[in-house]
Amino acid sequence: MAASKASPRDEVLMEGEFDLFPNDKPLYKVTLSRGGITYYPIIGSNNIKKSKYLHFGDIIGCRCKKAKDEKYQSKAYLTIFLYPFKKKLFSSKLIRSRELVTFGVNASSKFEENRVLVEKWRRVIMHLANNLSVELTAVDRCPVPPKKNLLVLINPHSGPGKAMQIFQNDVVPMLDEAEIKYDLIKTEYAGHASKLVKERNIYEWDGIVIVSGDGLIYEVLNGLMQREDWQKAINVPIGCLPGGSGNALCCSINYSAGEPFKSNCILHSTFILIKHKVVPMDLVVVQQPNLPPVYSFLAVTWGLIADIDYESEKYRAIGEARFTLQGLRRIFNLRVYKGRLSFLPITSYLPKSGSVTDSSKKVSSKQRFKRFSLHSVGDNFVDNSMDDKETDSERRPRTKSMPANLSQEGNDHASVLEIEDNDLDNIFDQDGVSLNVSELDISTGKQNVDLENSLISNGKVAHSSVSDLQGNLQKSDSVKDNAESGKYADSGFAAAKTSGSLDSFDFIERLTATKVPGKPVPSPLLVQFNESVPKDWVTVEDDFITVCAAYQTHLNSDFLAAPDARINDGIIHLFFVRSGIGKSELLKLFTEMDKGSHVDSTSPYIEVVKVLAFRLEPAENQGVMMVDGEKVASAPIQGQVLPGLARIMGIL
Ligand SMILES: Nc1ncnc2c1ncn2[C@@H]1O[C@H](COP(=O)(O)OP(=O)(O)OP(=O)(O)O)[C@@H](O)[C@H]1O
Repeated sequence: MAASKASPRDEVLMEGEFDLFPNDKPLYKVTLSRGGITYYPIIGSNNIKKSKYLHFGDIIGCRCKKAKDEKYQSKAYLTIFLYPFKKKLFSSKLIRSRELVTFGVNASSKFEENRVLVEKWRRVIMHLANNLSVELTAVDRCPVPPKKNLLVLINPHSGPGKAMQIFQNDVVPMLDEAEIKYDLIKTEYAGHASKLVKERNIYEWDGIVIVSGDGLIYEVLNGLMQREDWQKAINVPIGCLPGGSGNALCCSINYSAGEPFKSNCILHSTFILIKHKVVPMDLVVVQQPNLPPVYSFLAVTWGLIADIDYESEKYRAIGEARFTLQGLRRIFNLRVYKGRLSFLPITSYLPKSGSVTDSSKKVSSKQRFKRFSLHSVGDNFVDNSMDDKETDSERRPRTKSMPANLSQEGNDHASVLEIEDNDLDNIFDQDGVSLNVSELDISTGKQNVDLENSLISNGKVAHSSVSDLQGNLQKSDSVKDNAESGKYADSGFAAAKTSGSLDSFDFIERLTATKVPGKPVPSPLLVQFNESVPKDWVTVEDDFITVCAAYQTHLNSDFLAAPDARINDGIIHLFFVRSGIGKSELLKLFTEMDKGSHVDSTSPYIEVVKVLAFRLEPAENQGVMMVDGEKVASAPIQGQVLPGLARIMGIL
């Protein structure tokens, strides 16, 4: 075994001579390094040139198998499930697609010995595919990585009403391949998910996956923030799979991971979920007079953008086309809204047109940066310099800071055999996904016989008691240890604080200092509505077409609202359009929203500003106002960013 090479990534950890199912011959030389698996036929000339490579960044799981055919009873098989990028048919776009590679191992005449060898390969592959380190000296005793257990919440009525179908048909097979366990709950009414995460012991799970639109994500995040122990609860990672009509957070997460979101978004989002890292995500605390604060992850919108979102609700069944349809209608029937917009910019603000009450000049940009650095999240801040020059509006180009674990799409990845392995039986189910199943009334915690309302583990339903359920939810020791020793112990502020220059910003100090259980999140940048905004804010008083304060890149798959945004940049990307803009210019802007070109617009009516906090006061409370796609009162509204407070399952 194992001649070591220069780079630790290339160091050969394991090697063997296997055949490639379904053929017995030729034999292949197979080597495993930390980056991936290389194999080439042993016979023939130039055979190394025929070598193929399976990148661990593309591999989601593997299984040990046994042949059904008597003839091959001594042989053990290793099936690898991977999702490499490939060119889409008739297009230059790269999308992931499923492949299987199965090696046949016949090193011994005894099946048991071949099985032990295959099992060893499997454990090392699972480790490296999960981005865990493996030392050369530890290969022989590499354990099976701990299995993740997720809570999956599905809104069966979201978007075109196919969330359940999507999950069962497209997501479950991938989760099974990756040996990820889950408990599934279908929401029964609006507010159900919020109640659930407020009342249940959510720490049983490694994360909460939401199969729905942004509405259910909003419910879950706000439910977590309403818990007595919100500081801990908000650290539970949230994953999202697109079931709604807008799926803005899903698009933003995929975009930031460099994964497509228009072509087969479900597959790419599930891939992210399986390969995820836990990434801090900014929230914005949003206040309105006489109402409790809400926690927003996407955007506050007013005017045209909010109108389109709200008025197109009735067309949810047609998916995202609803936004285009309603958008065109509204542009030809334009409304103007008078209001006052105030904000705390991160750099000095110079208006393109109109007037401002510009007290911001009193605080230099240098001072402001000292108070709240753009690079506040340190390691989490993604470098803009691109390694991947491909310009595909669907995928943010890969950056230097993206993990080595992800494959470089577009490299000459092996065109591996595309075989279905119906001739093989899975073996070693004891290591596979547990098929424990139960029913439970999620509101009372009692056993329930109504399957519609049941909690289902890995898709199978059986009759069992609550204590069985608790047994089923038992995790591996390492996972339990994590939970008990503070896997969710502290909120995102601490993570943001230690990872960058936020230390210098007293706002963060005050936030962390006042995180007392049961106390609301402090919002030191905001003042009471009956007080004027602080002196270092800018105020614009005008007639507006729209105002949009976004903190994610996308507000739907065709609306790249804040192209510069990062999931945890600690910035609110404010964009507003003043009245006076021509319909043709507005139409151009609207049709190019998928490219995010509004941020480069030279139009004097279009403004883009990066801010930490804002206040919007609509005159006579006119116009629809939306928070994360949920309609709120048309009344004064203000918000400030809470950097990296929440956690998502993403890849940065
Ligand atoms: N079983 C249910 N019946 C009725 N409403 C529900 C149910 N479950 C959740 N809801 C509510 O439905 C609303 C819309 O859900 P969601 O946003 O997930 O889907 P959508 O509106 O179709 O998607 P998008 O936000 O992407 O347009 C949410 O506010 C949620 O509270």
